[in-house]
Amino acid sequence: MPEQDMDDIERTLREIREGWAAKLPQRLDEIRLALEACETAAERSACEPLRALLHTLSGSAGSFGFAELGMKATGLELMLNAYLAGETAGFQPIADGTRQMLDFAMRQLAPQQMPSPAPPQVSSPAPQQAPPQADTSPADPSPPASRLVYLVQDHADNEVATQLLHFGYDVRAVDDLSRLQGCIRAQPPAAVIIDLAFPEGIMRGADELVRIRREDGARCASVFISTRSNFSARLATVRAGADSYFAKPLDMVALVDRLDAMIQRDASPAYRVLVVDDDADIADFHAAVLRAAGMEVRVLYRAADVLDMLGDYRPELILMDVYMPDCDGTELARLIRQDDRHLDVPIVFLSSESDYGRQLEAIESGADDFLCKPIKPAHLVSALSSRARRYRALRSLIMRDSLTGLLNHSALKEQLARECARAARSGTPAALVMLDIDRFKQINDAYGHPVGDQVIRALARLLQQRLRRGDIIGRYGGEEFGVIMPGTGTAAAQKVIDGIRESFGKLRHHAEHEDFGASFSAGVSQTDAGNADPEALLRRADAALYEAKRQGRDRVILG
Ligand SMILES: Nc1nc2c(ncn2[C@@H]2O[C@H](COP(=O)(O)OP(=O)(O)OP(=O)(O)O)[C@@H](O)[C@H]2O)c(=O)[nH]1
Repeated sequence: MPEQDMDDIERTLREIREGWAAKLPQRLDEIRLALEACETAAERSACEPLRALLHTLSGSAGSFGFAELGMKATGLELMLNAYLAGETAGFQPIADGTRQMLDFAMRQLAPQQMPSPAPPQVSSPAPQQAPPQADTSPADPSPPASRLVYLVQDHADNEVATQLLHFGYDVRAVDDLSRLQGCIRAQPPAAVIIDLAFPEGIMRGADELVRIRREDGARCASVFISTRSNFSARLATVRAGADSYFAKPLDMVALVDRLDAMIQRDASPAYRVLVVDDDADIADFHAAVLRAAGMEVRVLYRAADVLDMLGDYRPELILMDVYMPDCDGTELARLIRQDDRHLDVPIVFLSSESDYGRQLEAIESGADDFLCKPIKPAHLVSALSSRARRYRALRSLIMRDSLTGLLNHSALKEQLARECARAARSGTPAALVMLDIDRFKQINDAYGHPVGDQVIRALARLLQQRLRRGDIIGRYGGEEFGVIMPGTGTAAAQKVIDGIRESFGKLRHHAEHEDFGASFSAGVSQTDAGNADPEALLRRADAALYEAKRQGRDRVILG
């Protein structure tokens, strides 16, 4: 996370802390008044406000740096609970001895010195970490360009460069090995793709990278390519700090997969967390801590708003309080689990409840974990990010197609229904594109099924590279793909898909004895003001795709 953002978060945390401390005298006055009401009460229920106030204080004080106050409030709450539990045969006003104990404890609640608001140690969970930076030379510390790749070979290989360009990389050929160091110093790339053998020696590429690293003191993300694949050649590249090794002829899709992974162009988006807590101070505080760790957080102070929020926001974790005035946390967990769509989202309780039996009860209501307040920010972040990470991995297995990593048929249809509903609500259009690789049966028949699979993966990669982050891409079946483009009309969608069609036509695929090209056809439809029915949208895009095939293939037709 950039330093500027971190400063903002720390300022927010400090402000929340100071705001809470400023309200402390008022909270203590409320507790005193509630205690007085308790002392003269004729009904057990008259003690509930005191119990609620003590519970809130015991849950929040520790988080804001008043650990001792929090513990005293907890002690007082337990004392009151024990007193109320003992009064079974009709309520008696608080007896003298108990009152004195409560009075004594109340005096102990006097505000302490405000502790210095040390910023919490917040660690970033893995998916939000900044991509590793490539080298910067001592002479020129300009940052690496995110798509810049140096292709270092002693002979110009336009084919590899062209293929990489189609996959969205900015490729610069370096045909003289002695120029590589200067190029890296002038503009550090995202990665270097380098031949192992040069006229000067069969391991010269590896030797040169070692030399550059020794002189400039930093490592460059690198992929070696070579016609040789023996142990000593590969070992030389490992010693040169290579990230990967590809034997020629190059499998371009695998190379692009590896480049993407190396430079984290598809860095995972932030985990989406929903915080539900009626205590606004503590909810905002936890939200700020999680945001500082790079998570996306929404906060609800009222349990009643949860269902609306779940549909739209689709959190990957819900962090909730157990005791809330309008709805108990355990009730809320049961209510969320009633809906099949939310059966698997992790629910984590965060409460000052110290009774183990009641913690287990809360878990039985459908929650996954129970954390105790106050909790150190770093512990909160680590407990939640590991849960969210596992949830995301499991969801991915359920929703993604194993060959391409794109959404599978049912996940794509689910997204289509969601985007249609959103388009209808917002009045902005959404486009649907159905694409189908042309004469794919012939490709399979001529070159075999595994080569056909490579062609499918190449198109999947190209779509991922060229479409916007907010576009939704799925493998609808076999050699057919679906793309949902929110906020886009048919004309704009056609233009984008037509550009991808042209690039796809220029890709070369490797079979055992020859290279070959392929094409696809596509049909585009769009939601109308009064019609955002997903099935109708699919029918129109399918009809347009059929028309594209009928007109001779390798084209994009509007439905
Ligand atoms: N390699 C591979 N082939 C698949 C996969 N799924 C479906 N296929 C094949 O894709 C071919 C699709 O053929 P058709 O539906 O006849 O269409 P086409 O040959 O692409 O012809 P047009 O769509 O009319 O251009 C069939 O032979 C399927 O067996 C897959 O995952 N991998």
